[in-house]
Amino acid sequence: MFAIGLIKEGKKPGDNRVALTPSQCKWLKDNITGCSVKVQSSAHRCFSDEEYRKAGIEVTADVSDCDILMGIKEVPADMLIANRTYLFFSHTKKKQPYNQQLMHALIDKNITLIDYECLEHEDGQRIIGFGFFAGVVGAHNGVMAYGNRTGEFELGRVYKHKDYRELIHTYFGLRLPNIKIAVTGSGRVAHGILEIMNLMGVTEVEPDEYLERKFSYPVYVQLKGHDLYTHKELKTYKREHFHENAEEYRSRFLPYTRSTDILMNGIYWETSYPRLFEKEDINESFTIQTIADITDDMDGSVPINLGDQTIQDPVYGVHRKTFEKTVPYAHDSIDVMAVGNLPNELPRDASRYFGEQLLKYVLPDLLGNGSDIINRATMLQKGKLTAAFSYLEDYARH
Ligand SMILES: NC(=O)c1ccc[n+]([C@@H]2O[C@H](COP(=O)([O-])OP(=O)(O)OC[C@H]3O[C@@H](n4cnc5c(N)ncnc54)[C@H](O)[C@@H]3O)[C@@H](O)[C@H]2O)c1
Repeated sequence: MFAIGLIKEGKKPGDNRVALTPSQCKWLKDNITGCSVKVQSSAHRCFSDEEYRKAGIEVTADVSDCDILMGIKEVPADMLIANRTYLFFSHTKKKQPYNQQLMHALIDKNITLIDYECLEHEDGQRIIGFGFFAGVVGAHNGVMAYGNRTGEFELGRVYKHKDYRELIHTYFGLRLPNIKIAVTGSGRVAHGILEIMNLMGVTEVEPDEYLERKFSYPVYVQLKGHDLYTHKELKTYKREHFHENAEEYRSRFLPYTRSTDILMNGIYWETSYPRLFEKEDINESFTIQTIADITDDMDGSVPINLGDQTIQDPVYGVHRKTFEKTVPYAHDSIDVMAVGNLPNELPRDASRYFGEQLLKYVLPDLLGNGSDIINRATMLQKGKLTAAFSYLEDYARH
């Protein structure tokens, strides 16, 4: 007999996502023998207490009698219950200094910690990622910002809609001008961007056409690794080689800066990778007016990413000559949309996706005989670092 408890988020500002939706809780209860589910009452979750109650799930202030406790963000040390198994994003695997005390508390309280970020398939592919909805929200916000700048059309805010389904209804009748949109990347974020491009009726074209032609309708091009990078000497691109030796490559993006209106950036980037363009490339021929930097590394692949904005206020301007931050939509600026928690604008869909992955790949084994996926993501077993995480010993010691 196992009792699962969904905890109330304790970190401030609170995350409105949740690990399991009401119907997923019901599914667990009905389909896994001996499993019960309780939800700690919360006024800030994207699914209300009432929705859980309606699904037949107990909502209570106290979940301390549950064996397995699931949250989203870091659990404040004083809220941790000793001798339990916890699942949440601990943000400790890179020895993040701001969470060292949390690591100490987890150890002191004999906790078993399974970190969502470490749940991976055998080949290292992460099981739980919010990239798709980051792409969806980021693409919407990018087009919205372009509309605000030019006054040619108007799009509302994503978070004001109940969910994704309601959002896409607002695209019926939307007529975009003949803009050119460059989408970079090939992972989950890029897939979310492409979904919005297609729903907004933007036509996909090939890179050569995109660069050479004028169109009488809105178009986008998807630029993947080989379109974006080339070896400085060999003039080739090999994915594995690039990942290991990125400093030997240069960017091929420059021509696109001269025929793009909106850049939707969805690549994975590291400091050894070339940037898409450099600040010096921003001259009279640089046509990009709006950048939705969903990748969102400050001073990263987009050199004019000056840091994060918030969901409430997602866009700022960057002056084309001084590179200083300005108000959005100013005459001499390029607009940058940079927000680090984009999926929180669609928390119900992001949560449903999260729970689906947990139900498919994690929870049945966690409640049964365990699995390699779970073992690899277990950072602490009853307050002790597991072998795979022994590199955290100095960080964990106090
Ligand atoms: N702003 C936000 O709210 C938000 C939310 C989610 C993700 N992101 C960011 O967006 C970026 C893309 O995320 P994603 O979910 O699409 O990633 P993903 O793991 O789904 O895709 C990564 C893609 O990058 C490529 N890649 C290049 N170098 C790589 C390397 N060294 N290791 C692994 N893959 C490499 C892969 O081939 C793959 O196509 C990430 O930087 C992520 O942090 C931002």
